Amino acid sequence: QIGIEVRKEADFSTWYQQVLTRSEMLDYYDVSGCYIIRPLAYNIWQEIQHFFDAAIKELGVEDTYFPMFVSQRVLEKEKDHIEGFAPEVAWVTKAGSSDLEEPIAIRPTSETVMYPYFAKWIRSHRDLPLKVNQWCNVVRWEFKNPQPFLRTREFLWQEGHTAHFTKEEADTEVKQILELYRQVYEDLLAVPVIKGIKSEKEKFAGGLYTTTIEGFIPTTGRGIQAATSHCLGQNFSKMFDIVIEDPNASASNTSTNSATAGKMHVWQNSWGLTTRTIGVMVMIHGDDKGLVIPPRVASTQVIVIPLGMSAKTTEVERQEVENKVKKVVEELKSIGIKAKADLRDNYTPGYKFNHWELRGVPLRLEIGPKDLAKQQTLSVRRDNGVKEPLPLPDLKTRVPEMLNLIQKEMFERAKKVYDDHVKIVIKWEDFVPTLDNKNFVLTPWCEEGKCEDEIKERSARTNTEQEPQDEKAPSMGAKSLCIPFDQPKEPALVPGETKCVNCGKDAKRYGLFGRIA
Ligand SMILES: O=C1CCCN[C@@H]1CCCn1cnc2cc(F)c(Cl)cc2c1=O
Ligand SMILES: [Mg+2]
Repeated sequence: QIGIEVRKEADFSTWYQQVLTRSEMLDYYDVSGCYIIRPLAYNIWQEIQHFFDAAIKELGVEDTYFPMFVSQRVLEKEKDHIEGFAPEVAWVTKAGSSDLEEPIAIRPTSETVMYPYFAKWIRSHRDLPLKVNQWCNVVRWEFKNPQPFLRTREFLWQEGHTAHFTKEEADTEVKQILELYRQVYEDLLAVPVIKGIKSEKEKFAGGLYTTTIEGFIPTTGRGIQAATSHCLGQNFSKMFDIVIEDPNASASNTSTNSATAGKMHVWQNSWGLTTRTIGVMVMIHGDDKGLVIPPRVASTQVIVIPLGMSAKTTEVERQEVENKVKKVVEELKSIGIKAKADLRDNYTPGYKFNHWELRGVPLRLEIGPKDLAKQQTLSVRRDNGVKEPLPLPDLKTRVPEMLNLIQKEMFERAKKVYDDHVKIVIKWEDFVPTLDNKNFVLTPWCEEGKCEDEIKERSARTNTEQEPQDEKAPSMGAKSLCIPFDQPKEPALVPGETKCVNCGKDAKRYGLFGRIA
């Protein structure tokens, strides 16, 4: 195993591939677009599951499991639902050498799998709210070039599907889940995100509205959709006839159609978070030495390494150091810290430093004969390289403090970078140059679809002053990422006065625009 051979800023895609494979997070697989998630990365997914599962259980969500196969008849029940997605559906057409009667799709998402059964199970408002979640894999045979964790043909996710008696209850849950997604990114992965609502064009077409958290990759200045929480309205309950007796309907219900007299369609949500989380964390925190894993999701939080031995070191001294290393590890484990010792006698300390830095271990403790004499250990932070001697008797307090500080400062640094790259733009002439400088644009916007298309088209050209126009590969246009819930106070957007940056119509709100990964 060797270190990373390219600089992150110089060759991002090679850097990303080498960091993932050489840290042993992932390996490539012989089916294009599929990857092997190895223990170091899978542990991060498990930490996310652990956190998110406890939180949704608090909200009364129950885990369930539906089959991964969807019959063609069921999947294509609603032509408009899948028409845009059809090319990416994977089908099973044979078993052994015999053709299947009817092709069976592998789930790309589970609305059409679940909702016929919601219709069967939900009869009365007493059956509401129904709140189920499943942790599973889904398959989408995308043709855009795959990227480990970020765009893969199979990925792991959780998909939540809920049914409610009122829209208000559904709206509340959409926000609760989005807040949990923010916590997964910001509190567990130390990755800052912006919460907002998707434009009409960018939302999940099958739903009523889509709320989202948007990430920012500083190295490329690109945006990345981090997770989504949709209110489906009554679209799917009308599609799948998920109705209840409306307890508020009076006998004098004027509805002529007895079949639906006093019946009402339930209000639904669906929400998803995927293994893309892991890729975003690597991209934000990784450096030229490899991974940097936030302590809250690190399978090894502290690595303790003996050093300072030489030919002159007596066997007694060597044993003393080794025993102290083991004792420190036991002491840290006794307070719940995931500590390990690297006592391999066939590697030098320097080799070991590189080995664990590549794997992103947040904190290293070095212990040698001199440290023993001074009853101390030298701590080295992976995120900023700061070295600080710690008195051995104080480890039980100082190490947890350091891990919390690392977690906090990793987030704060990333948040500052993100905030520094969101630029308020009022005049169109500043729009493309701001994008070309690897920023997001936050700008007064009319929120109309036609305008959104124009902005994408107009911002697809790089501004020639900066770089010679390369006709072959003009940079892609800006997409509307979201309309942030937190709207800028300054410069105030005055309804009826402030104009849309692109089309000059009255701006409604500030929109966040960016090129996407
Ligand atoms: O994003 C989420 C969160 C978790 C549950 N689902 C929603 C909506 C998913 C949209 N979507 C996304 N991709 C799809 C791909 C497909 F091939 C087909 Cl048939 C449908 C879809 C599709 O509906
Ligand atoms: Mg897609």
